[in-house]
Amino acid sequence: MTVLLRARDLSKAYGETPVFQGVDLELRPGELVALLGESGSGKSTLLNCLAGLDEADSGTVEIAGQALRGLPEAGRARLRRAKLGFVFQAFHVLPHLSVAQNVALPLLLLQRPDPARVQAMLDAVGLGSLGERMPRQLSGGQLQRVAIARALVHRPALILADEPTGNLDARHAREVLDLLLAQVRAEGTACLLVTHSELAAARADRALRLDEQGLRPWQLHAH
Ligand SMILES: Nc1ncnc2c1ncn2[C@@H]1O[C@H](COP(=O)(O)OP(=O)(O)OP(=O)(O)O)[C@@H](O)[C@H]1O
Repeated sequence: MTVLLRARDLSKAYGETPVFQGVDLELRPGELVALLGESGSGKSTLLNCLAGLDEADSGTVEIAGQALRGLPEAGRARLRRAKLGFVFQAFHVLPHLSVAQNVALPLLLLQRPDPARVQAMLDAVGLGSLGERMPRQLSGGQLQRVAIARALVHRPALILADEPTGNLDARHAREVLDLLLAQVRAEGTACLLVTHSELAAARADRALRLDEQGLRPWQLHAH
């Protein structure tokens, strides 16, 4: 079966201080996996290593079958553009572009403009009539939906989401998670979701916890 993200024995230290070691991970199409861990345990560092934005000290990462190691930066950037979608806590929606232009961006960078796909994504996230608005005219929950539409518009193999509901109230957090999950299922994308919330993690297919020993399956408490 296809593996969209494969990490083997990844280790990373800052100077003498290990952040994580022995991290093994496989994500398959349509799978949402939650990544939990104490603050400072290295979740963001791991995400950056998986995306090839940071370099692990040892181990290997493959995205959709392509190994990152040995790939020059231009090749990594191309791989990220084609295969990855990012969603961050702080949205990173560009303020001087309209909602629709923000969502269209990944397609433009791939030289595959597709206004119908942009509109379909806006519809899918419930912003079908707001494409012409500027980001400052949207709420936090709406901005995060723009970020999700943008992360998915080019049908990436893999989504890396770093606390995408961290800035949202409970209702909007639930809506954003519903949306992410629906899109992951519909498109067969794999998604790694960093979260501090056990409630959010409980929505995932499985949860993993990061500590200095590596990644371990995490048993969620029933709520
Ligand atoms: N550039 C850097 N140089 C040195 N240490 C760093 C650097 N970046 C991160 N660290 C340290 O590495 C550890 C992991 O940081 P990271 O941001 O990955 O944790 P995190 O699990 O994402 O935390 P949080 O949940 O608070 O966002 C922390 O102890 C942090 O201080």
